[in-house]
Amino acid sequence: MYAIGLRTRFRGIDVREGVLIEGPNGWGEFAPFAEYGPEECRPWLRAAQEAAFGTWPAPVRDRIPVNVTVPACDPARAFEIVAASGCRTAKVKVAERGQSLADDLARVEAVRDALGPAGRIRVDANGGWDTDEAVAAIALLHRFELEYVEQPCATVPELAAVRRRVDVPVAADESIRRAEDPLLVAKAGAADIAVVKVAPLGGVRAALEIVDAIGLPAVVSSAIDTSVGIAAGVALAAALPELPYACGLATVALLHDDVVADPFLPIDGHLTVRRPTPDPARLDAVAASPETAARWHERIAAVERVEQNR
Ligand SMILES: O=C(O)CCC(=O)C1=CC=C[C@@H](O)[C@@H]1C(=O)O
Ligand SMILES: [Mg+2]
Repeated sequence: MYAIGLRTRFRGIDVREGVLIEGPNGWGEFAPFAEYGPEECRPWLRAAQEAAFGTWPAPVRDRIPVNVTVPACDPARAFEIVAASGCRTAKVKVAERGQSLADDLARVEAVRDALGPAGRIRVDANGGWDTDEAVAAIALLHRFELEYVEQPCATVPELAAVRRRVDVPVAADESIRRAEDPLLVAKAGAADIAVVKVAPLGGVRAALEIVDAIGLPAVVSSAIDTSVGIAAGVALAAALPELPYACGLATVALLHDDVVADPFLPIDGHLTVRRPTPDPARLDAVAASPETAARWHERIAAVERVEQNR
């Protein structure tokens, strides 16, 4: 079990916790977000078990282009994060609860300043706008040239409505990873791009099948994992037949520490396809408290009970 502080609050969290599982084939990471119940945690456990006891598909590339991830932070911090990353693509969190469109415009402007005119910018609203707010926000944010907008609204019908009204491509994230039917977004013509994360989709092989069934260009994105979980995202990105966009796998930069001695940090905007193993000294340094470990043992037991009762 680990507990690692974030350098900047992201997704409402300041500390990332999770469980590492060691098996004969390597290490897996089980780190569903705190509010997920046992049913929603099932694919996360399957993904960790696949990493530890299963096999991943063969890679078809050995380097993965990645975007830098910019939290809902102030413009100066956003500029620093992008400039320090060496990435040519940035994903910027927008529509953060309690913030304004002016905050988003200032943050995206700072990211454009840091990237220069040739850089690519995508924004992620995590479903925070209604359709009219999304259309208005996208029109103003597009002043800075958006590559795409991720999950502008919460529902598939809203995504489809926004997609008809803007000329910026729409990417679906939560409408795939938290959906009863991850294919609905494609059937409804609600997105141009599929954002996929290994853990919520149940593993590398399961995610590959979902991408194939959706039939849209895919962007592999992290779940703010340690380098153990990122290795699974890298394996998925390496195995996809096509990889037309930079992937959201540079999020180790958001963490104060990692469980491996050689973390996945981008070099020249890319990650090398590899599989680092946890380092004993790092595991000690980020070990969770006994209370936290007990809570995670109970979370895993609850998922196993749900599995047994199915
Ligand atoms: O895609 C990226 O650049 C990094 C990962 C990322 O943005 C997210 C990870 C996990 C949950 C969310 O907060 C967020 C997302 O919505 O994609
Ligand atoms: Mg997203």
